[in-house]
Amino acid sequence: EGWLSLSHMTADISMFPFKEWMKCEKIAIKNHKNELSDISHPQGPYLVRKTISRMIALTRGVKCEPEQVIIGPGTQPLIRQVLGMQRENIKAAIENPGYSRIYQLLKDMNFEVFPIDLDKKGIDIKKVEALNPHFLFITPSHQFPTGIIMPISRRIELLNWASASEGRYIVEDDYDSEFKYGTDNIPSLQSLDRNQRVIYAGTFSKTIMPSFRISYLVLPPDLLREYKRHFSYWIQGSNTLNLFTLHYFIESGEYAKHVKRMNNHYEMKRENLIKELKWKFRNGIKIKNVPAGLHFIAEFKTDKGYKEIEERAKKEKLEIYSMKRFNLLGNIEEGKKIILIIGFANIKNEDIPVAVDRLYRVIY
Ligand SMILES: Cc1ncc(COP(=O)(O)O)c(CN[C@H](CF)CCC(=O)O)c1O
Repeated sequence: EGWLSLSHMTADISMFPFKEWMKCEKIAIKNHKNELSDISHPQGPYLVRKTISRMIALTRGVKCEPEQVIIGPGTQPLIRQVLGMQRENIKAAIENPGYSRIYQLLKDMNFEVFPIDLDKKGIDIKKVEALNPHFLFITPSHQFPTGIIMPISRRIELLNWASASEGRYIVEDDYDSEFKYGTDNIPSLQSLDRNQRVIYAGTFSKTIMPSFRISYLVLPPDLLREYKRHFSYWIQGSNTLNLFTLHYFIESGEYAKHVKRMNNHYEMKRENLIKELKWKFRNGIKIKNVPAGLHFIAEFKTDKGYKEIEERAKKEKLEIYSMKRFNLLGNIEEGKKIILIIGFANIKNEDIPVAVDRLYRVIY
């Protein structure tokens, strides 16, 4: 039979309220015809930026005005735009294992990019201080891909580091912070920032769907001034009708209802998948059980290497990714165990036993 997927890269849209979305789209067309005939504000329509800034104030403790919000068609193009206006020989540091697509982007932008190891609290602050980068990329709410939730103590250390000298910024990538199961949702790093050092990055890819390409940044005031000077010519990249529809979708309460519903749905699937994995693999598996996000990390005792595992997964028609994808220096050790990133957005609850069976055949 067909492929099954334990990919971490998707959203489960089986429960997305498309009917409600289309109702909001009709309202958007009716109420914003003139805006639709024009190109929007370079940062996205003010009305939508106001709705986003109000929402993240409530849900994430982010303190910002609509003027500080920049909407764009994805995290990468937004990062490219804001960091592209920096003068040359910029040093950037990123978590390792970490988000390889941002690592690649920064290298393509001719930045000096340094992968920095994690300790149990997240990015290693001593290594950050030793490297002294201008931009530091972190995912404190739910480290990507290990899942570490950065404690307040490490957040304060990083903010103190950033405030100790001019020209230092922390990019807080808050990509799947909306999903926490039975654990506290720690407010954003940005909410603790007193020195305009944090660039907050959010996205609707996980809560709505990645195909909509609606993401945003919140810039500190002085970086915003530089941005507005630099990008007055800029034509906004997101689809304005989609943005106005999103505004009504949020304002009507449908968005919050959907995120709540998906938290419950994902928690149920996550529990079932972990139960099935433990039952099948017994002490051959070690699960990093962080109750957050749309994936978790699992270690499997095997002498098989990553290449062989990837080939066997293809043969078993099981889509799954390994830690190799996120090891930015490509020096992952193998021979005793392998580490896989296991996503549960793309698997139907009823297909979980079959997927686990296939994974068992991949590993053993
Ligand atoms: C760490 C991190 N920050 C942001 C996003 C959201 O980016 P955007 O949709 O452009 O807003 C993702 C989403 N992850 C990607 C799709 F799942 C790729 C994963 C992979 O490359 O392994 C992510 O992991």
